[in-house]
Amino acid sequence: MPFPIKGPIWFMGCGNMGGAMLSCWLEAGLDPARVTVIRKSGEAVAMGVTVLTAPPPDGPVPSLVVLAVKPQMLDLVAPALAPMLDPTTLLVSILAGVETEALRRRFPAPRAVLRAMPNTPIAIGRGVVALHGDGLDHAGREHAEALMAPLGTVEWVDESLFDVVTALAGSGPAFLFRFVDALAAAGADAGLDAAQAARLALATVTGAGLLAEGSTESLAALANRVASKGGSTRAGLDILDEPSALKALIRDTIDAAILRNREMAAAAR
Ligand SMILES: NC(=O)C1=CN([C@@H]2O[C@H](COP(=O)(O)OP(=O)(O)OC[C@H]3O[C@@H](n4cnc5c(N)ncnc54)[C@H](O)[C@@H]3O)[C@@H](O)[C@H]2O)C=CC1
Ligand SMILES: O=C(O)[C@@H]1CCC=N1
Repeated sequence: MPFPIKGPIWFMGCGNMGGAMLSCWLEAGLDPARVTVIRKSGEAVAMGVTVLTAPPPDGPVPSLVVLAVKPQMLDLVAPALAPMLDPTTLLVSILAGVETEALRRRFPAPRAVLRAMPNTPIAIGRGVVALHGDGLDHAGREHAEALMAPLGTVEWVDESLFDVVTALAGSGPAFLFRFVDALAAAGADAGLDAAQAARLALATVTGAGLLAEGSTESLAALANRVASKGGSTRAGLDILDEPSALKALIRDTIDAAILRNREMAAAAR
């Protein structure tokens, strides 16, 4: 399928997340000659992609701009970038917390603004991308979905819930990596070789995730298939299922991330 947006594409910032989006799109057939990355370091990104340290002073207006700097950098980059855009530019922001209204105030020209919240597994096309569009008609929404499709699962989310989806899916991989580490550490503490415990913990989480993805059964039913009555899994689940245990811990974790997203939103207002 041809890349859904024609014309020049700019990335403002291209670190962990911008870089992952760009490589996904290049793999999906985006011509690198259409891409300009603007990044402070000026470091090369991928063969054929132009890298600059400031927006190009002349030339065609970009059709698509991906804002991929840290939210705290927004006011450093916006003044030089905003005058280069026009109503036809689609502005995509992956900045955690920063709301559409805050973007519109700094970038008045584009008709359409798309907030996107990806997560790091987009690097292998198995990420999650939450979307909220402003100024997009039906065709614009279809274009946005097609643009993000190579990255993984794409879902529209009301902007009022963006901080929540950012905590759940955007930050989620980090929380899961900690869980896998904890599983491995517990195995090592109980006597397994640490490297072996790490391998087995990761393989267990990967396999369980794939099993759940391919199953029509609920997660509770899948857990019950593991836990024989009176067996060892049930003894472990009894610990996790304590009201003050896993659910409370995860709720506190998600709440802390939501709060920080809200603080970043307030700072950008
Ligand atoms: N890392 C993640 O898992 C996710 C990150 N995000 C969002 O993505 C954005 C970027 O995060 P990361 O890629 O993790 O950060 P990063 O630090 O890896 O990348 C930031 C990029 O901004 C560039 N930059 C910094 N100052 C600049 C300036 N003055 N002018 C031009 N470029 C400049 C850096 O050179 C770098 O390429 C953040 O707003 C974050 O909220 C969203 C979802 C997930
Ligand atoms: O930690 C952050 O601020 C961003 C938001 C989601 C993942 N990383």
